[in-house]
Amino acid sequence: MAPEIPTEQWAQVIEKTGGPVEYKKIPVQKPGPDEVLVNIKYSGVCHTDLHALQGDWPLPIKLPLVGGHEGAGIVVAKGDLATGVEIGDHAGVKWLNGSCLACEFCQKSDEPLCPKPLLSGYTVDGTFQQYCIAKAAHIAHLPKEVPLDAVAPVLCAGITVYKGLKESGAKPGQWVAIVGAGGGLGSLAQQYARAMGIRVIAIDSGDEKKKMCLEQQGAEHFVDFATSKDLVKDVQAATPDGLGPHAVLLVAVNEKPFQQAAEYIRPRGTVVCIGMPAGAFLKAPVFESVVKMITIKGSYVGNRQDSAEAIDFYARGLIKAPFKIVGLSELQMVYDKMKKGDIAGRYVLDMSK
Ligand SMILES: NC(=O)c1ccc[n+]([C@@H]2O[C@H](COP(=O)([O-])OP(=O)(O)OC[C@H]3O[C@@H](n4cnc5c(N)ncnc54)[C@H](O)[C@@H]3O)[C@@H](O)[C@H]2O)c1
Ligand SMILES: [Zn+2]
Ligand SMILES: [Zn+2]
Repeated sequence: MAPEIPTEQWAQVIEKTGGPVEYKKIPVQKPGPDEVLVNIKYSGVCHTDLHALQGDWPLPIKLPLVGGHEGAGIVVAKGDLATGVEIGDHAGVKWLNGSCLACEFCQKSDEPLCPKPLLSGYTVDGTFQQYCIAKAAHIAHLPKEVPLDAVAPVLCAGITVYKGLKESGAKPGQWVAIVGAGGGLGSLAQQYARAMGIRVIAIDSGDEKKKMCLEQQGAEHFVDFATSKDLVKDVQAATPDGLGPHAVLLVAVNEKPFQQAAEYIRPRGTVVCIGMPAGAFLKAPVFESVVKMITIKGSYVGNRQDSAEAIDFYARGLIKAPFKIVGLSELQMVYDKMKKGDIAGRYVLDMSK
């Protein structure tokens, strides 16, 4: 029997950039021919959602906008051309809501680079509503035994850091510095690194995040960026030969660490930029970059195969990251804490409250 779909639902809506978000009832949309309608049960809150609310990226948002792109739920309707998915399936709605599937990048499985992407919670309405539309080709397929609350942060943060670690080229036994380790992406990055056999130096600030990184997430060293007197030296000293980590994953929301990474990276090492602080620039000394033969690159979410792999790591019980559940109605409170850098791990919204 097909599930009953209401005509109205609760959502958090951005009417103008800068916010605040408005918790209100809006109509439930119908999926197009190649789309599905997912009854979102839980959605993670990513720092990207805060960038959208603040309008601080050089990419305009849809207005009014329903944010959110870490939504986990159940497929309740689908269009006639939506293949490979059935009503009742558990599914995730990711940042990449859809892509053209025909351009050079889509054909080479680099679909995040598609010039005509649909971005959940940015250029199309996202997961901070009870019923969300996504292209059938791009939804994440979730095994039914995976809990929908805990897997929600994997749908952006997990996929992104897993892809970033692959892009870093770090091998089992080598070291990665995770910069912004106490946040949503950073906490998952430590778990993926550990599952991949890569050793972790966590960089962030405060006792709560330090304890979480060292005692729960698997970091072997923690460097506090706010209290360290010489961060470059401290990071290098954390590796046994003092030559620094083989890779750096930058998931911080400030510009400064993007300028520092080239100084402590090991020769031949790779710096992977993932965080996107507003208006920030990369800067690296040319002399050291040359004589250390370092690589600096960007990494942007993941393709459908990366997504499936990241979810599979989670489904096999290899990934545990801290999250706190609050109601959808409390989203503004989450943003206020996020702005202050006060969140260790992730907040996940329960769509029923
Ligand atoms: N490239 C991608 O595909 C992609 C995907 C998702 C998110 N992002 C971006 O990644 C960033 C992080 O997202 P999040 O949800 O994890 O944010 P978050 O707010 O949960 O975590 C950010 C962390 O950075 C830390 N930090 C701030 N300044 C620092 C410094 N100088 N050194 C070290 N750590 C510092 C904060 O204390 C915080 O713990 C955002 O800019 C987001 O938009 C990028
Ligand atoms: Zn995200
Ligand atoms: Zn494309």
